[in-house]
Amino acid sequence: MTDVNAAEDRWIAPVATGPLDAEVRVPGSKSITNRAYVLAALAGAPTRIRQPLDSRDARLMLGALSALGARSQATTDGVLVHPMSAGGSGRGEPVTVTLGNAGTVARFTPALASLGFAPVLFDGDEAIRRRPIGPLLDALRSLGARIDDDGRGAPPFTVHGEGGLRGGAVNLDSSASSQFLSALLLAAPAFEQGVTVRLVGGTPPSEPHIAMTMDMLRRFGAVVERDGTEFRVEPTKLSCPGYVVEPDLSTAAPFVLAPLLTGGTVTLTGWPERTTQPGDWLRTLLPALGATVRLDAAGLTVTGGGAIPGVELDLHEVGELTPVIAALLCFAEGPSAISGVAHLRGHETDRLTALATELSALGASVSETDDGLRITPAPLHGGLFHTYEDHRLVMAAAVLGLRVEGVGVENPATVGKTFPEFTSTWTTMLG
Ligand SMILES: O=C(O)C1=C[C@@H](OP(=O)(O)O)[C@@H](O)[C@H](O)C1
Ligand SMILES: C=C(OP(=O)(O)O)C(=O)O
Repeated sequence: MTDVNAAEDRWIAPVATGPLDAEVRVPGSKSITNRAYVLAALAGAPTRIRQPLDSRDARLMLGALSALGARSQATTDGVLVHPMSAGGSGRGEPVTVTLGNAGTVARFTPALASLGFAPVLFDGDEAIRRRPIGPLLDALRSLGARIDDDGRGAPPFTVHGEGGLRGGAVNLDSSASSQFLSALLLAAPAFEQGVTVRLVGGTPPSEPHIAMTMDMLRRFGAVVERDGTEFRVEPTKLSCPGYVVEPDLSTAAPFVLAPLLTGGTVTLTGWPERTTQPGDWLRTLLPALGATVRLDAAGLTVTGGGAIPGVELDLHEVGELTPVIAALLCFAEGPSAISGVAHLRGHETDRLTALATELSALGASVSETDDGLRITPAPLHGGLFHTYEDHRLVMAAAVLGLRVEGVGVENPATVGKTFPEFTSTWTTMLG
């Protein structure tokens, strides 16, 4: 049997010893922070981003933008982003953009490279070399970009900046990731003709992230319209002197799910009254799972402790919540099914295979379907939970550990993609 204490890069997820009574604050939204940085890089004047996320993905985005000519500097409450200098990424010197395993950096920055004059190589972790980007690169080519890749439809690839992009009308299959569509829309104000995107193929996942893109473009002064599956962004000089980033509601998910397993109450402070973040859907899910939920000036207060029913959930629009919800449903009264998330096979890791493997290894009966998971609860036991360099698998393991002694989490530091202080905040919540 594996000794879960054996290695230093292990964290034993703490078991809850009684009902919770905690107030928790989580850091800024990854999705909002990285969109704000991109839009600020395209603006006509410096933009002050307040309360942004500081994590691996956010630093990778600032590094990418700096390589492309947009400098940034720390301020007392965030980051001041200077626009890409005229001419963008230098004047011909080759540049490398380091992607790590950040989908937002890989998908949102290539269009910006086409605005400069340098050849820009995009590459990152082994895992990002397996994540899809082909339809976005094809769309950028048809809008005028020159891009070399090896034909696999994944990094590495090189964008040859030619000082701008024509833009115009393009068909896009964004069914593998909503980020392809967001990428075109975010950069389009800087295209000579703006962009008209017509979606083809299956429905993109993560609809709230598309709404977030449109909302933030408007906050930066862009003209954006949507008619069903057609999107139009006009060429415009962006401007937004200051932008305040909301707390990350997907990062908040394991914390607000916790009282369902422990009883007691958790208040997530700073939960916005209105938001485009997918995590806000938890306010609908939690009552269906037996919790009481209150949103007021103090934040989102969740009280739990009753039985959790087995449920059927289509998570197509909120796929990034799947790992923690799957972990929670291992404690339901009956079987559950999650559907609509085939695209999770192209996330940080193949999340469907990873969750089925790791949850089953600790005693649950979890099997993969084409587009989701079937979860049949069974008595769980401790053991090593592999995390596949996926931050949300660390969070899923923490949820399991609330009720299971000896869940050893491999490589907990990988949670630093979105929340470097996750394990200490989790332990503090447990008191
Ligand atoms: O636009 C964004 O900020 C994101 C969109 C979603 O990607 P997919 O549509 O690829 O799932 C989400 O899962 C990811 O965490 C962040
Ligand atoms: C899919 C995710 O990340 P990325 O931004 O790398 O796509 C995620 O955070 O769940």
